[in-house]
Amino acid sequence: MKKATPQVVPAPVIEPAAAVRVRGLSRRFGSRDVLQNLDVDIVAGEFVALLGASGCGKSTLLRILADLDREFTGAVEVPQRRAVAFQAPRLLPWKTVWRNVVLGLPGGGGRKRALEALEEVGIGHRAEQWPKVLSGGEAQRASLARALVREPDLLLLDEPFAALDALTRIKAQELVGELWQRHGCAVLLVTHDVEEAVLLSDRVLVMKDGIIAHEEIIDLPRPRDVADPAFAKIRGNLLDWLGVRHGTHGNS
Ligand SMILES: Nc1ncnc2c1ncn2[C@@H]1O[C@H](COP(=O)(O)OP(=O)(O)OP(=O)(O)O)[C@@H](O)[C@H]1O
Repeated sequence: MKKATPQVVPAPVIEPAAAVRVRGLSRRFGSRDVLQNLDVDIVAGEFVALLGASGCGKSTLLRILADLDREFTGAVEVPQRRAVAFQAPRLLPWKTVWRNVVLGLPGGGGRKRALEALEEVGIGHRAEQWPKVLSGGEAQRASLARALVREPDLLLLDEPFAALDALTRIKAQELVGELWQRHGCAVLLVTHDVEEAVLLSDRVLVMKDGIIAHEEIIDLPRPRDVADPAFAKIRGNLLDWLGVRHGTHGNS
């Protein structure tokens, strides 16, 4: 029998695993449609930033993904393991830092696990202290540690750096970038800061009129350089989408 000629068979196109799949999502408050038939996908391990004018519905979307709001219509698929960190660290003042980190953890979290997470975010030495002695940056790190011990497949961050001073903010941004690379979870970062979005993410979404009006793939090598002309071009484009004219302070 004739021997079959070996053939190179093209591999089927493998769709990357989805971490978030949202279809036709709508949310109304009173007579106002904040989300209007919105679709969004996030791939496993992807870092996505969400920009948009104040009040456009970014936090509303994030809260729905976090299962903190169920008054919506549409289809929302998210991984079981997810964690949220907000602008305010939301630590319970009557529990020590490490107890805050493992609070509500399914299966009862241990001190060792909390310590590891606190070490990872650089505040292991604060484990036994009360939240009130932490600086703003430290409290935010504790909040990140609390999210990380949950080993999330999806990390939802709602303006986690907004209340920090400029230097602390840069360090916290670097930390989030490192944690993301180490843990490999998908991240959705709600932010007002276009530069932060371009520095950290694989893709930036711009929300407008209740939908994702624009998406920008950030195909720049990491670590990113704000002085890179390609960075500046993407930043300018996003500012245009946000209605902030390039090089001016006026609104278009
Ligand atoms: N629980 C609620 N009850 C009534 N209205 C709400 C509620 N939550 C949000 N809204 C309204 O929905 C709209 C979107 O709010 P949301 O907080 O999602 O916006 P945002 O884009 O995150 O804003 P910001 O950037 O200022 O944080 C706003 O007009 C807000 O007033």
